Amino acid sequence: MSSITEDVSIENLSSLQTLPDSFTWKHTAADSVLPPSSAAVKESIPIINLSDPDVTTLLGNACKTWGAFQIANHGVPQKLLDDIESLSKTFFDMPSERKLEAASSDKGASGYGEPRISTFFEKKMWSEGMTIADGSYRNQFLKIWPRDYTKYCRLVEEYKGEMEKLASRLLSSILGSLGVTVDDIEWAHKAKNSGSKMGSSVIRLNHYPVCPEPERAMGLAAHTDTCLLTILHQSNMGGLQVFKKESGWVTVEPIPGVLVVNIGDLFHILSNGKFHSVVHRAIVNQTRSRISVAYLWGGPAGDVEISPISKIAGPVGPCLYRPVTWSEYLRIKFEVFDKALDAIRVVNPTN
Ligand SMILES: O=C(O)CCC(=O)C(=O)O
Ligand SMILES: [Fe+2]
Repeated sequence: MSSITEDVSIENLSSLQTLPDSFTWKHTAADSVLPPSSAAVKESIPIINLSDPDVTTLLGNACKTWGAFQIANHGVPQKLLDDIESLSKTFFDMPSERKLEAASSDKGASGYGEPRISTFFEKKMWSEGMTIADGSYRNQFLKIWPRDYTKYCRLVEEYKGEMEKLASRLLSSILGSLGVTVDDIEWAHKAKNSGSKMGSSVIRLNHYPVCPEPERAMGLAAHTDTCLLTILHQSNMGGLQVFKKESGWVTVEPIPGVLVVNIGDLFHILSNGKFHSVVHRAIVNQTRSRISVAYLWGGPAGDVEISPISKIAGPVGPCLYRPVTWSEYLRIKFEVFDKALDAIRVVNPTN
């Protein structure tokens, strides 16, 4: 293994002509990009028109079957989606030194860097990202964009506002499919009544540069999102794949103006496992770079305990997950990663 390969860092990926060893993944058959040949029809996650009179049922079915879906007629202005995408492009097109001025001090905090999940994988991922998790992104924007700072901060805040509105609307409808409401979740009910935010939200700008050997690389490795739900805007370049037990990896083809929604671990817990947080990943390609903007929503702050909604779990069966605070769950997730839900599962539920 040459030492050159080990020096490669993510801010320089675009300039590489060959795939360094540290970025070369050993894909196994189970990990195949292609669905099994027996799959006669090309599957895809449901596309749901939010104005459909049956929207609640459609959302419920999609959450049960896939843990992911696409939404049309969502009400987020196209200009806002275009603007956040071009902010992302402007950022990732900057020279490495400038991007590094916005480097995050800590994994998970605001700033530029590798995906947070990278610590769980031996090989490096072919992507770079900018996390907007708390107010400190403003200082980073000020450093890199002294002239456009106000414009870009305003854009981020507007994006957050629109996404939060949409996420709340989705939450209500999806809960409706289970016969419950936001008021059945104590902490969400309190937040709603006091007019305060439901909890944390994080925006992650992802960039997947053109890759010399995409079939041996990985843009973002398989994971579930650690939140209630994620709303993802992907540029017109595909790369997102969701995992379905019966089918394997299924590509989510981008449709202009349509957003992708993923069910996260927190929704999995609240629904007592009726909805599954979807395993997904991003692959890369040889011809065009790709941008995605993920809005990860939910997770109450403080000492609030999260547990399955009693109306869902109670009457029909035992609670499958023990109560856990958001900070405890995050700690568990970043210790045991894909075993986090198992770690809080009640092994022998006694009703
Ligand atoms: O880029 C994508 O399509 C997926 C991004 C993602 O899964 C994430 O940011 O958590
Ligand atoms: Fe994700």
